[in-house]
Amino acid sequence: PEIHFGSTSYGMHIHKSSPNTLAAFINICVLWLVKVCLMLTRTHKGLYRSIARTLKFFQTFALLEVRIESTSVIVTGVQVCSRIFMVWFVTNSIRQIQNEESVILFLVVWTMTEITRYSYYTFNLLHHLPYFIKWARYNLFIVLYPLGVAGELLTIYAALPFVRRSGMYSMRLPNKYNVSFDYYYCLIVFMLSYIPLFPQLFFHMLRQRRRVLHGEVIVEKDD
Ligand SMILES: CCCCCCCCCCCCC[C@@H](O)CC(=O)SCCNC(=O)CCNC(=O)[C@H](O)C(C)(C)COP(=O)(O)OP(=O)(O)OC[C@H]1O[C@@H](n2cnc3c(N)ncnc32)[C@H](O)[C@@H]1OP(=O)(O)O
Repeated sequence: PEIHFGSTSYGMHIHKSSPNTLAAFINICVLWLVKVCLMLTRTHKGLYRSIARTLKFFQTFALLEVRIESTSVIVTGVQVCSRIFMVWFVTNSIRQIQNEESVILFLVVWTMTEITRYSYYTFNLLHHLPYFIKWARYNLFIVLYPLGVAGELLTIYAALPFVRRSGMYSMRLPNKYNVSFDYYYCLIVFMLSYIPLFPQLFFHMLRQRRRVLHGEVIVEKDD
């Protein structure tokens, strides 16, 4: 049912904002779980396994956000694909690195970011956006983005010896496809791709920041 206050229909806005509200709420629960586990166990060992299912669900379904009407399909696509790669092809596939401190680092940073981001979307849709949420959305990334990248790169670096030793996801010649693939070097290429791609994401957020906080008119290159 749509609730009408004057000419404004809140029903549609509540309907559209509810997935964001749910996403923000679940991320808050994940962050709370991380905090409680750290307090009770005084260690982060096993923490990844306790939130792995929620993490995989959330990061995979973020693909639904790579929409044509997004500010920049390429930026959103790179952001979502990199996290899906991290979740499924690094932390989920290589159990030996799941208790690395770098995993907890990027998990906490991702979760803090998603709480801010989905809260921003929710209140933005309801046309009642508190300034502190807008400020957090377009300022926290200045610190969280580098921290998250550090956590991701340190995790991949920690995984390299295990990948080298196990030869996982790799194909050696000769084989019936006559194709060779080495996952070890694939991870190294993935790490190197941060050099050209991360600045694109970071500067995109800085442009968004100027647009939202300072009213600058920004036209994205791939629009
Ligand atoms: C398979 C291998 C791939 C190889 C890739 C290799 C990649 C290597 C480099 C990648 C480095 C990534 C590192 C990264 O993972 C580290 C971290 O994330 S650490 C944590 C800090 N991160 C952040 O703060 C970034 C968070 N992410 C974002 O903000 C977005 O994903 C981003 C696309 C980056 C930017 O968002 P932007 O606002 O520009 O676009 P949006 O799509 O969010 O919004 C555009 C407009 O649409 C509205 N919108 C979007 N989604 C929703 C929604 N769910 N509900 C309602 N409205 C939505 C949004 O409000 C915007 O509207 P408006 O313009 O009016 O504000």
